[in-house]
Amino acid sequence: MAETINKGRLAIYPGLYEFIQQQALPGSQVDADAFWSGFETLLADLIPVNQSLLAKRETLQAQIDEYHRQHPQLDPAHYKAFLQDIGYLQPVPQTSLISTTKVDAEIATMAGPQLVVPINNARYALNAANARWGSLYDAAYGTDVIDETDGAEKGKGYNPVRGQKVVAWARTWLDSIAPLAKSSHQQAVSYRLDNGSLLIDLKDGSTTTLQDPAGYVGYQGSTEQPDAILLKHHALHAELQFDRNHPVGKTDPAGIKDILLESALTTIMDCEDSVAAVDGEDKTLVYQNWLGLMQGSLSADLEKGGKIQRRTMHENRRYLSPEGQPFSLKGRSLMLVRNVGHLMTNPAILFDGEEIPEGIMDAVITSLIAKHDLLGLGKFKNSQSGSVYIVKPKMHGPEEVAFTNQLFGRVEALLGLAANTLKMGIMDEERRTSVNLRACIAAAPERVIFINTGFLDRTGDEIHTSMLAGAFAPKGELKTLPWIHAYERANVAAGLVSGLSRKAQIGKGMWPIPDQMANMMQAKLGHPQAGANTAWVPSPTAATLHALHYHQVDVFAIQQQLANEDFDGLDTILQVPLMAKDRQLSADELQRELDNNVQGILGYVVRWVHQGVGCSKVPDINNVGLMEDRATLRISSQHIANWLKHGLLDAQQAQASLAKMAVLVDEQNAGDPEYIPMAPDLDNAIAFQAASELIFAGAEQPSGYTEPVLHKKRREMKARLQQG
Ligand SMILES: CC(=O)SCCNC(=O)CCNC(=O)[C@H](O)C(C)(C)COP(=O)(O)OP(=O)(O)OC[C@H]1O[C@@H](n2cnc3c(N)ncnc32)[C@H](O)[C@@H]1OP(=O)(O)O
Ligand SMILES: O=CC(=O)O
Ligand SMILES: [Mg+2]
Repeated sequence: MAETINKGRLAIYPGLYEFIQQQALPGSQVDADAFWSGFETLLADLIPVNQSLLAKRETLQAQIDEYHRQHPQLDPAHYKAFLQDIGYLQPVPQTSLISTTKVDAEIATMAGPQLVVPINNARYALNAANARWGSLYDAAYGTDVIDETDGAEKGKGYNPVRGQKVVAWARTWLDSIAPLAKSSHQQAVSYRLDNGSLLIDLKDGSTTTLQDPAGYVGYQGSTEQPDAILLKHHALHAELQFDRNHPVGKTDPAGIKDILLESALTTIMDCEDSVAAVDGEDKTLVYQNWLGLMQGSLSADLEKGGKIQRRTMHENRRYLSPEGQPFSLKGRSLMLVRNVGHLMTNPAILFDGEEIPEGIMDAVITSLIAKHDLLGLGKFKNSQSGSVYIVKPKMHGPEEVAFTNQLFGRVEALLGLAANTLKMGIMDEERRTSVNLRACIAAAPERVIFINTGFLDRTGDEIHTSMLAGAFAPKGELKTLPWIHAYERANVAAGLVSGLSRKAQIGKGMWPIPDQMANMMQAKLGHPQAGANTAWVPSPTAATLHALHYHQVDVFAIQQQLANEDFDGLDTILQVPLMAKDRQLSADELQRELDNNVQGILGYVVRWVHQGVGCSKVPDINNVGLMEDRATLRISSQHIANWLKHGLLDAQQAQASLAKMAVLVDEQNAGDPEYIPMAPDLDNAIAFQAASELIFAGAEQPSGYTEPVLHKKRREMKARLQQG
């Protein structure tokens, strides 16, 4: 490590120190000396609390392990009583409602997609910030939402047959959100404005208007021949864009060239599951990008079609109201930042020579940076309400939420922010949080701006917590078993009974198959239908398509219907998804499951460890590209560890699979000039070692997390690369 900058008991990575001194502190109205000495005091007070919470996790896990050793047959009532006895299950608070204030509409009163993006990838992060608006035509044309039958193949150039299918599909959708008083948008030949009303001329020569005139809210250009018409439905906007000279517009009877949809209402700028940031250098990039986003100054140069383009954050969109008054709509997604959880430490800053908890560092530095937005120092305003939205992952139960609440209070005091400026998104992705969710919400009632479920980490923790209870069902089946449905439903019920509706988000998890948009359209409709006012998507295209679901479903009406549902689902959540006792998997099935998991692990880990890429699309055994991140890695590694533990697999088999799949993964990456292969010297390949450790020492990893091994091995790789 380069010579650190010493400040009291702190030793800071020089690049990070320089960034904070020269970019983050100036303008923030925080005195530099006060910042460093206050940071030191905060660490002195909170590091021991953080450590004791982690020790409690270990104690509880050891008690649960011992319980399973003593009780190979699970008696549900006895098991539940045991969890109560050890304090894993805590009492449910009576009538505790959140009282969070100053929450932006995108979170509180609107329903729409939430995009997640690795913050250290500026090109993607900018794309995500701009994904507030997305082209419906592009999203449909470029994905399997529109089938390729009857001459509608995607092909290389523009295929007018496919284009026609997209246009017809989009017109049908328009009929559903903005029906005409008579006939259909399919029959429209022109859209124009007259005396504050939208008129639509039809093919038969007649003129009609919208069934609900309130659906028309603005326009651009002239009233006779508008360039754009703005519609509003379920609080979401859609912009019809007209250009009769455009290749698409000139073939459209009404001259529509595209429909722009309000898509990613919110975006999570992720410092966690999708990011590889292991030291001062990496963390500095993370924080630099966050500052660039908060100041509106981030840019990235990229090459498209042989040309270099500069990507920056989009301006607001300007319109005239039906009465001709100018107004604008936000051009960018409302940004949240996901800090890391309580587990990891990072060498970017040392306290008395020891790495500080990375979650504390993230809270302090991302909040300092967000102060630039609060003070209006940037080109744009992120939060109109004066809040900073921090997503806190992987917390175990109410005490850990209370700790985050305490930490945020201390950060506010350090940075001179009003109490409760820092808001908290609670990720319901660890089992101890799910089974105590209402108590978790009650531990931070003035800060909570979301709870959400996610299949991924939650499944990893499910396996790890009950590692000794028996062999788990095959990975693909875990999401079909009762526990997960109860967990999902209980999350919504807990959110509603805690008063989140119209104050905060009740969210659903990630769609992890980025290229299967038709399947996503089927699956994710279930999210708003279940009462969720947001759900995660992996890309801007997915955001635009998922936005259609919030037009289809009136989430807030559903939340009202579900408001009095008394469902805790606890007994079902506690049903460990083990393989049925009489189930015999064939040797072939076992091998396939193993190979599939190993391929995913290696495909992800090799890019993480060798190249520092924290989120990748990795083909599974059927060649379907899956979004892989730390959480999916946690599932795969814990799953193999569980089957090894219970003798469904042996170490030799796992070794053989690793060796075979490493060669395959190298081949899959052959087209990437930056790729550093693992074969032939596998034992010397650091990524291969990491994957092996994640599997063979998987059962011993804290909560089954992947970060400790990933970070250690990435640092080793960086050192090797530096030595040349
Ligand atoms: C368990 C959890 O924590 S889930 C949350 C963590 N996961 C995530 O954040 C997933 C975010 N998504 C991603 O990182 C990516 O979509 C991946 C890795 C899954 C796939 O990436 P790629 O293979 O590069 O995707 P693909 O080639 O299909 O598309 C690339 C284009 O889409 C854009 N894109 C893809 N994902 C995103 C995103 N999340 N945000 C913004 N833009 C994106 C890229 O900017 C790029 O467009 P550009 O060339 O104009 O810059
Ligand atoms: O962070 C999300 C998850 O599913 O895990
Ligand atoms: Mg997660």
